[in-house]
Amino acid sequence: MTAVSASALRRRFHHPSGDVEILRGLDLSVDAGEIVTVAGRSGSGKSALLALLGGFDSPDSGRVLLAGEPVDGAPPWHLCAVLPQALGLAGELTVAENVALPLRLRPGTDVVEERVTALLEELGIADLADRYPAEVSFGQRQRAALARAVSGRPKVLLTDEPTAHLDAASTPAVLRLLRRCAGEGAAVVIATHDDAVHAIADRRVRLTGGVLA
Ligand SMILES: Nc1ncnc2c1ncn2[C@@H]1O[C@H](COP(=O)(O)OP(=O)(O)OP(=O)(O)O)[C@@H](O)[C@H]1O
Repeated sequence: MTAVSASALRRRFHHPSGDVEILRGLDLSVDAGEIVTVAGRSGSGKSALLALLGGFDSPDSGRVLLAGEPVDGAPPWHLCAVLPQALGLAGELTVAENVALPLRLRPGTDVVEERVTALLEELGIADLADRYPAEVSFGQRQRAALARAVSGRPKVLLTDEPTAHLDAASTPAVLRLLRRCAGEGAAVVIATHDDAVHAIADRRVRLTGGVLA
């Protein structure tokens, strides 16, 4: 079943030196349970693509469907979770509270503590549960943000450089978790420069010249 369907996406950014069209009729289809990694030079538009898929930005033309629902410029939080490069953890919440947030926002979830604890343990940051984001390292924050992204079991998971700040010892747990999310049925799109991440993909694509190859 197709979970992510992007067709003919075009996105142009205005700069004082002249407009630049970053995406030029890009198509992407990702099945439920599939991991697709997106490679491409720095500045090729990987983050811009994820922003369009997640509804944080709107294309100039083309359209995005997530689980068959059109994404019209507003993030469809009931379907999709995002791990952006900036991480976006809430600074006034502890690590555990951040990870619990998607579950608390979904009425009827009754195993919040267990799910949060299990994710933090899996990612090796259980001892940081009660700290605030500003009190942990960037790599630890990145794992906390990943735990928050997956805690609500999204149908679509969009992650931007999920291993960028991790050491070699921390990376395997992140890769296992991403793989398990796909095993549980999520469509996972990962923008990355990391060969270890490309190695877990079902399919690798490259963003070049505004389209995927
Ligand atoms: N909101 C914006 N306004 C203007 N230009 C933008 C905006 N967002 C992105 N760009 C430009 O679009 C291009 C693509 O940026 P993007 O962040 O998507 O690249 P990337 O492939 O993710 O790069 P990296 O691998 O370095 O993270 C860049 O030239 C960037 O300057």
